[in-house]
Amino acid sequence: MKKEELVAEIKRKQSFLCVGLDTDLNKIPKHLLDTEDPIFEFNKQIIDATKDYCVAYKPNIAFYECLGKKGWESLEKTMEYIPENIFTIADAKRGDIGNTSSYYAKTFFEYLNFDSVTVAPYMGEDSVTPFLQFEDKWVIVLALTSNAGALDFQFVKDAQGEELYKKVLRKTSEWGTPENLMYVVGATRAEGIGEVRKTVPNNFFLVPGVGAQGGSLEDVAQYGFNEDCGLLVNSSRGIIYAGQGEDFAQKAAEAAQAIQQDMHKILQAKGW
Ligand SMILES: O=C(O)c1cc(=O)[nH]c(=O)n1[C@@H]1O[C@H](COP(=O)(O)O)[C@@H](O)[C@H]1O
Repeated sequence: MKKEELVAEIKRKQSFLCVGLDTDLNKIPKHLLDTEDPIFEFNKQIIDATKDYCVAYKPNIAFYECLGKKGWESLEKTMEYIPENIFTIADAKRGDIGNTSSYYAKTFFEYLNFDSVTVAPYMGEDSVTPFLQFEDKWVIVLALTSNAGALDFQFVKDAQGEELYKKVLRKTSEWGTPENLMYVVGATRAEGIGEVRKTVPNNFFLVPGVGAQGGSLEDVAQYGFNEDCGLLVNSSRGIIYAGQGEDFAQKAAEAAQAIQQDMHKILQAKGW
């Protein structure tokens, strides 16, 4: 998907919500466990219920890979089921030496037809650039993450006083453009979002950490909004496990709609 198409969908749906498909056999409603493919059945009903309120879906690949062949089949079926106008993110956090990265890229972009994949930049340029060689496909580089461990490396300063995450932003933005490179910036670090925005004014951010991890949508918008909106805000557990009974999909729809309405207010205030 091209950036203009994503921006047009954000305007049309008045939403910059990404629904995270972190689908866990231990958490889905028990009545689905008797179906042939419980993971796909759950995703299908969640997609039907939420597709009008979101502009992106993010299957977290770990939740599928841990089930082996069956999990991979559920992922393939999920990808076929997601409507074409919705941006897809393979949350796989890959990155390896060049030839290996290019096969990871083929897996997610060609075989599974994702629009984007999350990539850890620790191994440097040759581990990231193979993902940037695909037309209308995106790399989402981990920059400032939402977890406690972010403090271990990302804020470490070099001799000039620059934090590592800023170096990652500066360096990686030389490899791609705002048309094919996004950044992961956690909602739990609101002021950090402002710092990242100053360093990369034009790139989209994938912002996890609202909902179950406690980040605030208003803060994210205050610090991260740019002229393209520039934000895809993810919520996984807060939406997909909003209900536990037979009406789980309806509850997910209500949770997604509540966030979409807050996003609509933010977009309206910005004149969108
Ligand atoms: O890359 C990610 O998506 C990601 C980065 C990050 O810094 N923090 C983070 O929580 N995530 C992912 O975002 C999702 C958050 O899920 P919830 O906390 O349930 O909304 C999970 O799939 C995480 O793996």
